[in-house]
Amino acid sequence: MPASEHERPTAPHKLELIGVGKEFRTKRATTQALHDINLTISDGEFVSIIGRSGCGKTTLLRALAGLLSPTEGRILVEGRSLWKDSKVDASVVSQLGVVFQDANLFPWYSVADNIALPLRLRGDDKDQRRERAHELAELVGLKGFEKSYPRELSGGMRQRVAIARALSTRPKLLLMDEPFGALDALTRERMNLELQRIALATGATVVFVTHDITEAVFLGDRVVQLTPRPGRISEIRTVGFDRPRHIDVQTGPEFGTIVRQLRHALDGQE
Ligand SMILES: Nc1ncnc2c1ncn2[C@@H]1O[C@H](COP(=O)(O)OP(=O)(O)OP(=O)(O)O)[C@@H](O)[C@H]1O
Repeated sequence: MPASEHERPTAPHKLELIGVGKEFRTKRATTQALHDINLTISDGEFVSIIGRSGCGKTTLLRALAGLLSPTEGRILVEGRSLWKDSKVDASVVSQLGVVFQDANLFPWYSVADNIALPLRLRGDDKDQRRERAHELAELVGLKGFEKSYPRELSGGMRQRVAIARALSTRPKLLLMDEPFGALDALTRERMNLELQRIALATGATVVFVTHDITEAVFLGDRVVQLTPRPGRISEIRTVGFDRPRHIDVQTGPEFGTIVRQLRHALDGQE
C-alpha cells in the first residue's frame, strides 16, 4: 500500500505566520519594524503578544488584520493567504474580528445597532441582525442595554460592545490590540475574566496584544515576547493553568515566577 494511503490529511493551522517582516520607509528613515516572525496558532488558542514600546506589536496586529501589508513572508488563515502581492484578500479578511484600544463606536447608533453593524454591511436582514445583536449583548453582559447609546455607557461597557461587534460575524480569529489599555485596574481585571469567559463560550481563537505582563499571562495559553528593532520573537512561553482561570491564580507562586521571568527578559532588552 502506498505511504500516502496511511497519511491522514491534517487540518491547516488557524493562523500561520511564515517569515513575516515589515519595513517602513519614510523620507527621513527606514525602520525594520518586524523581521522573520514565525508562529503557528491552533484552533481555539489564546495567544498574548507582549514587548517593549516600539517593538512592533501593533504593526504585527495590523498586518494580521489586513490593514498593513507585510514586506516579507506570508500570513495564512486556515491555510489561505491573507495577502497576495501587497493586496489583501477580502474574503479572508472578512473572517477576522478586530478590537482596538478605542471602542470606535458610532455615537448615533444604539448598542444593538453598533453590534450588528458588520451584519448590516454584509446585507443580513433586520430580524437576523436584531436576533444576533441580542444574543451577543447577553454574551458580553449587556442584556437590557441594547437600546442605550454609547454616551450612556462606561468605558468597560463600550469595550464590551466593541467585542460583541467583532464577534457578530462569527470570525475565525479575534484580533485585539490593547483592548483594555484605557480602563482602570479593577475594570480591566473584570474585563479579563469576561474575555476569558467569552473566548471559552465561543471557542474563539484570539491574538491579544498588551503591555501588561500579568494580563498576558492570565489570559494566554501562550505568551509571545517580541524584541525591538527589528521586532522579532525572542521567547514563546506556554502557560498551563486550567481554565476557567480564577483571578486568584495571579497570587500563586507559579504565576508570579512566570511574570517575573518575562519581566526580567524584557528588562534585559534595555
Ligand atoms: N506608519 C509608520 N511609518 C513609519 N514607521 C512606523 C509606522 N508605524 C510604526 N512605525 C515604527 O515601527 C516600529 C514599531 O511600531 P509599533 O507601533 O508596531 O510598536 P508597538 O510595539 O505597538 O509600540 P507601543 O507598545 O508603543 O504601542 C516603531 O519603531 C515605529 O516607529
